[in-house]
Amino acid sequence: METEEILEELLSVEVEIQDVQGQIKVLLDQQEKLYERQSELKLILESCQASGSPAKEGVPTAVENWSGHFEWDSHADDVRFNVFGISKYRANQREIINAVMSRRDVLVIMAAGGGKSLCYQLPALLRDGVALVVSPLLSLIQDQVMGLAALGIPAFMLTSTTSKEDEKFIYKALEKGEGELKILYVTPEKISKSKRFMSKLEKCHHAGRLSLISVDEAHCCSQWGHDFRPDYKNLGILKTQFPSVPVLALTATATQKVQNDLIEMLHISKCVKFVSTVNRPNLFYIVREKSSVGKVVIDEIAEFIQESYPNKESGIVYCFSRKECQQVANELLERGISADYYHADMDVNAREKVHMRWSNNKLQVIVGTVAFGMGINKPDVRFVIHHSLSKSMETYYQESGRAGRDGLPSECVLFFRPADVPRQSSMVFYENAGLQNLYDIVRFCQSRRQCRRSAFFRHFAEPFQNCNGMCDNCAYSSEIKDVDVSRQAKLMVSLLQDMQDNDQRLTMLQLVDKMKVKHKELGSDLKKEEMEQLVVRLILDRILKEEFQHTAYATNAYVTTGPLAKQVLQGKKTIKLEVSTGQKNMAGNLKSVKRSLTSSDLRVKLDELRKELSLVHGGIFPHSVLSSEQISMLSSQRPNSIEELERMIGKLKAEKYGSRILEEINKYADSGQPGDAALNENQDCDSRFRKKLKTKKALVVIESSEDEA
Ligand SMILES: Nc1ncnc2c1ncn2[C@@H]1O[C@H](COP(=O)(O)OP(=O)(O)OP(=O)(O)O)[C@@H](O)[C@H]1O
Ligand SMILES: [Mg+2]
Repeated sequence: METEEILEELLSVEVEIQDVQGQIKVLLDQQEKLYERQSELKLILESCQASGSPAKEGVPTAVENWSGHFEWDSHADDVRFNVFGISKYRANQREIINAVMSRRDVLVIMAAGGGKSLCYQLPALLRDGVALVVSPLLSLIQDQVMGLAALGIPAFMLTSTTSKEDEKFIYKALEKGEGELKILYVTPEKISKSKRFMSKLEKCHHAGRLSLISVDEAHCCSQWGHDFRPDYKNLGILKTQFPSVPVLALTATATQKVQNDLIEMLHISKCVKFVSTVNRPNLFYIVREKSSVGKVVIDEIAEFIQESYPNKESGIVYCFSRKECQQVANELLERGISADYYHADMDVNAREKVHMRWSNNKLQVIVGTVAFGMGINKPDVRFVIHHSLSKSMETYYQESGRAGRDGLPSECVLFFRPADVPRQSSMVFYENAGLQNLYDIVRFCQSRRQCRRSAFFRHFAEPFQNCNGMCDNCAYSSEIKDVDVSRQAKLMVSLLQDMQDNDQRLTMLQLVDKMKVKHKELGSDLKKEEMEQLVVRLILDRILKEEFQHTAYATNAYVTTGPLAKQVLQGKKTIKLEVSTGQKNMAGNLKSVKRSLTSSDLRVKLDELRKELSLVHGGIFPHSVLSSEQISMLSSQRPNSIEELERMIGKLKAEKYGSRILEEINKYADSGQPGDAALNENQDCDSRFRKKLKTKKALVVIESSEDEA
């Protein structure tokens, strides 16, 4: 066989392998769906056998109707509103609470900020006895206990930081039922390592006082999950020791594999499963072109924050490296934004301090690496900016998902430039499917037409839902044209081929530099950025591929010819680039949306008031005093009596903070300031935001005419 022939066959085999891999993926997806259906059917069968009725297909709701009426309905409504200050349930909350109250084990998969905590905190108050909550992080536990204390709910934690006095109180409450203890938070280590604790818990159970067990962030059980914690593996003991106590496992993301794992590890094979959508309708997704000049990127980030969030609303900026984190934080600071950094190299105390300042609204922006992850409980994060791209769609979903946990409109902005791809790829190439995952998010970033949301639905294998104009590609009609770059692609491939023939390798940037020289000779008009885009496009299309080499200090990513290179060389493949004609000015467009959303003076006053009250009430979080949603409601409806206030924020908060809130509202009314008219028209901030975006074209016109004026 001639070398040429071998190469020819090798190419077609490689192409065939790619096709087979595609088919395997489809089959795996199909298998996943079948597994899901299998466990559903098993559950239906079990319930039917338990109730003695024949197994009828397609009638699970007849067996378990969790939205019906239950004896605790009115008590639950009373506690929800008057203690938690929550005016209505969000999707699935009521059903989950009903299942727990019916003493069933429950698995809850609900997006970040969906309101999972209420699903165990409310039943904990409705039931007699103590609810045990296992949570993986001290900071998460502290936040929760503090928030509950602010609501007057007797919640405690038993961790390494618990004082001897509190420990004594907790053990007494468990053993003898003395003292007020409704919710007890522990880390998983307590269950697996403290015999003393387990023996007290057993006593509590024997006396019939263990009301429920909740395992928060339950994906930590599974090695397939992203935050595996070895001690979570031992939590199955809870069901074994306390079989009659309902176990509630909660997590924000879990693939079918992780779900199956959790059910097995926690011994909750008969659990009722509630899976909510991954969609976060209040999040607006934007991908922005990232300048190759570092300072320009920071200028743009700073401008975005200052113009869109003049009232110092909280945000996060994610960076690729620790060094970059410090640099970006310092540069934002220089531009007048209160920002600080957070990464794994800092000692625990320093990190905790930054986190606390941010949680208390004393710091506007945290600039973090991925280390700033699980444990962020702040509900009113208005923006998450990615200074560099994440390593996968899953990571991006989680990181961006830290915005808007309170359900109010928030923005997720990702700054993308092709040159960031090799930085990430040289970190992830050795991970299982690392490159594939990275290229998925690169595809997401490169697309200028496809709905950003649809990429999430596809990734999480969920049916498509309407985006409602809540992403840049759906909201802004910018002119995009497909430019045929087959000629340039061919040139690029042959250039690389020549280099390889001479045993030389090029990084992406070197390749682009060399292309620039060639292009000049040919008179091609592709800009440097477009050339970088083309390299990435060709990598995604398998015409080029990345290769990696370790040096003593780093891993270098090189670009070489890929399995389909020949097709380009032979002119059998057309390559097109999506290029915007006429720069679409995102910041400008966003400004016009934001202008209608800027806070009224009363909102600002109430925001200041909640900060003040949070300090007076023992340094609790401002959002524990009043949520952003409650501030919106109060500033639009302006109650003027305690009774009216009670009807809006519940008895507990009205009693605790009512007089000060009314004082502030009256002061404001006396000053003759107008109300928040936009809000009066439509209190649903979220839908207002969407409406504005739907009328984007009109907005853009108004914006430009104002700018001209
Ligand atoms: N029905 C509701 N109406 C309004 N706000 C709610 C409701 N339920 C929960 N919230 C608020 O939403 C925010 C997020 O809730 P929670 O912390 O329970 O989310 P979560 O699902 O546990 O998210 P994560 O996965 O990020 O931990 C909190 O501020 C909470 O008070
Ligand atoms: Mg939670």
